[in-house]
Amino acid sequence: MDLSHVSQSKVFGGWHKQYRHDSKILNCPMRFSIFLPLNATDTTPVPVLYWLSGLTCTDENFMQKAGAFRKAAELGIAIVAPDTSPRGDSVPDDPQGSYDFGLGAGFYLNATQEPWKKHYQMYSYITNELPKLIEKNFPVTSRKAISGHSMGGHGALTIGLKNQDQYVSISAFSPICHPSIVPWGQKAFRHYLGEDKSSWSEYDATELLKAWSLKRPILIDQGDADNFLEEQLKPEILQSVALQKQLPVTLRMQPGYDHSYFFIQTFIGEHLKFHAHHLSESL
Ligand SMILES: N[C@@H](CCC(=O)N[C@@H](CS)C(=O)NCC(=O)O)C(=O)O
Repeated sequence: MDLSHVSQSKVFGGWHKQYRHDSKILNCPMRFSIFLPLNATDTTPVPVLYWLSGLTCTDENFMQKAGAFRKAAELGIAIVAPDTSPRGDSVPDDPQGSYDFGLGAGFYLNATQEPWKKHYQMYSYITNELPKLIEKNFPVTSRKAISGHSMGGHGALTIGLKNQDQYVSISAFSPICHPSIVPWGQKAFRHYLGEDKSSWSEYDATELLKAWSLKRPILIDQGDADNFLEEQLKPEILQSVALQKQLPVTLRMQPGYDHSYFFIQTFIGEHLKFHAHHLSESL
């Protein structure tokens, strides 16, 4: 058996479940959460939204705080929430123990530098190992969408942009839009990818948008009272590239909202509807 069951609770007619598995890509045991709506059965499999959380989070933050299940149950879509980094005693962490690098801060990339590269391979985990595991073990189709928050918004944008055949729609809350030029991104990229900045663009949504075409729609919500907006997030730079290239990117500045799950809770229903629409179109 690939999976060991951790917990389950019935919610809005469906199920919230947690599992552990040994990740070959990350070289450590990992936990993830999945929401399965009532209508997900072997004869009627459902599409999946992958949710990537932000700094300091595990698979639990979104599932417990976003209030997403009523709408996901109504729309008939599954949600998978992975952890935000490899875990365990053998996994190296920031020697300073800071929250923005190391454990809980995998940045959804494949590290190329020592001592990080043995475990910090979150890009391959999210795009390859995890969906294979989910599709093998649960009543879901291979149709996928991707969303996330902050560091996870950066993950959703970069992973979605680079895998447009795999994800039919992309959305983000308060994403780190241009990590190469902000403190969170620079710290992570310097350690995980090294000093050569040419390797950073591959994991920078703004640089990817400059270089690539976009056939999938992107929806971004950003609160204008977010403490991290000016220093770390830079959505206006990503938006100006999108406007210049006339790409299907919608950025909505939401007055008064901060960086928290209260903001996510307010607009998650609209993101789920957006993804459900595109997931059903690809049928
Ligand atoms: N701990 C950091 C901020 C970390 C933070 O805001 N994390 C966001 C993602 S970037 C989050 O989702 N936190 C967990 C939560 O709200 O449940 C600080 O206090 O400056």
